[in-house]
Amino acid sequence: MVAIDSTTLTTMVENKEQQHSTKRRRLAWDVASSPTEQQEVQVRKPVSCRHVSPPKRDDDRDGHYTYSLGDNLTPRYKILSKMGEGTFGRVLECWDRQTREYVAIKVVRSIRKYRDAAMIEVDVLEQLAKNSKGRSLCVQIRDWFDYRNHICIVFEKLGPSLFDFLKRNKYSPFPVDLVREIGRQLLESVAYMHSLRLIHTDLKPENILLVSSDYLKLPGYKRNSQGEVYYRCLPKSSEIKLIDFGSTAYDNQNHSSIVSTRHYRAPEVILGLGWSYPCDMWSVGCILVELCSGEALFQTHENLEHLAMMERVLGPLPEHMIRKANRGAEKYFRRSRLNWPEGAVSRESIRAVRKLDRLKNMISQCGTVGGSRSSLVDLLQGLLNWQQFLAHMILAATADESQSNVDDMDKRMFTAQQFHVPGLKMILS
Ligand SMILES: Nc1ncnc2c1ncn2[C@@H]1O[C@H](COP(=O)(O)OP(=O)(O)OP(=O)(O)O)[C@@H](O)[C@H]1O
Repeated sequence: MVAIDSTTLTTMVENKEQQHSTKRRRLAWDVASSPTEQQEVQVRKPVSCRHVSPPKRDDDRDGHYTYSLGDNLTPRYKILSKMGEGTFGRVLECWDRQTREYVAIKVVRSIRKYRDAAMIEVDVLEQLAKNSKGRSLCVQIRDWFDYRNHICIVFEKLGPSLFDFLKRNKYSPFPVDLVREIGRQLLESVAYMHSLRLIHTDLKPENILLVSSDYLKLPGYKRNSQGEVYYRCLPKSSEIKLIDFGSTAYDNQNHSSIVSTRHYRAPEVILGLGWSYPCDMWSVGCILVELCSGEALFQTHENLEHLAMMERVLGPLPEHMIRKANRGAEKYFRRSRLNWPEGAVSRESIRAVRKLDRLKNMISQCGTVGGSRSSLVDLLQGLLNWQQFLAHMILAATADESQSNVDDMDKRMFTAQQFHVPGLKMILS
């Protein structure tokens, strides 16, 4: 396992926010036009003889690989289109001449920290594949190689992300039955990762892909100003898979202080309490609310406002969490309560917080009825639960007597047996 220090990981998370080992043998396909390159290419003659690599071009200033559509990426793959871009690199749709199928190749930026993170991703992907017994809710890795100083990870090709789908639909909500189906798979995939002691840490609609791109076009209720009916699209299949394991962490490894993309970040991360598996559950809660409403639950870029939004939706932060806040987060509190609205940076910020409603009311407005509403609210309240983190700490401390970060008062207030996600059973059944 390639170890990335926690400062580097924190910087990578911060970079993302601005935008919205075992050493492995590396397959050097086309490194710096060296004699080795010629030998490598010749070894793979069956696909290489006609499909030569383009002349080597400079990377762009962010270290992204420069390509033209139709280029070969090694003699084996032909570049067809760009499917996406993230902090780590670009994802290209390619034709695999050897297996005769379309694949998605993540071409990672030629910058050391991203190359290192990509190797962690490869390790995680291989572990996920090894343990999945064929059926996986996580994207499958087909291969990886090092090409002109870019780590390239070859994946099965999937459909659009849930974020792309929402965006294309002008952010209209998904039907609750579809949210339920997606929620079930999401929880199953996260449970699978956790069973391998892996924490995804970057769950968000951009990192959940529909397996198929097929969709149905249905007339919506709304009309535009010309009286024309808006059409809304629905995925034909609800099947999803998780992607982007570049920030995945092992439970027992040193954790960077900041993880997750802002909107999906758990309170314990903001408060500097340390984090573990529950940070994924929190993100799942935020995602499911977003799918029900069409909009990100906590649309913020700032810690105090974020905490104020959480309190507005979920009720006051428990005192024991406030007490444990780290140095950096102490400034958000006055006399053991959130310094809000006094500490707000603007009137707009106060308005943005006030616009939010209690979780239960938000879900009622999402077209849910009767039993399905109350079980969805139960589930979401279990996922977006201040106490999840504490419950995890108590369980960990119970397993390890030497751990002293949970005091007796916490234990009295909250026993592990009390912790449950009532709706989880319903959604998984
Ligand atoms: N297997 C795949 N099939 C289809 N599209 C994909 C696939 N993998 C990734 N993509 C597309 O590429 C985008 C970027 O992928 P990914 O999240 O892995 O990159 P990243 O650089 O790690 O992103 P981030 O900045 O979120 O860490 C995705 O949001 C998705 O649109």
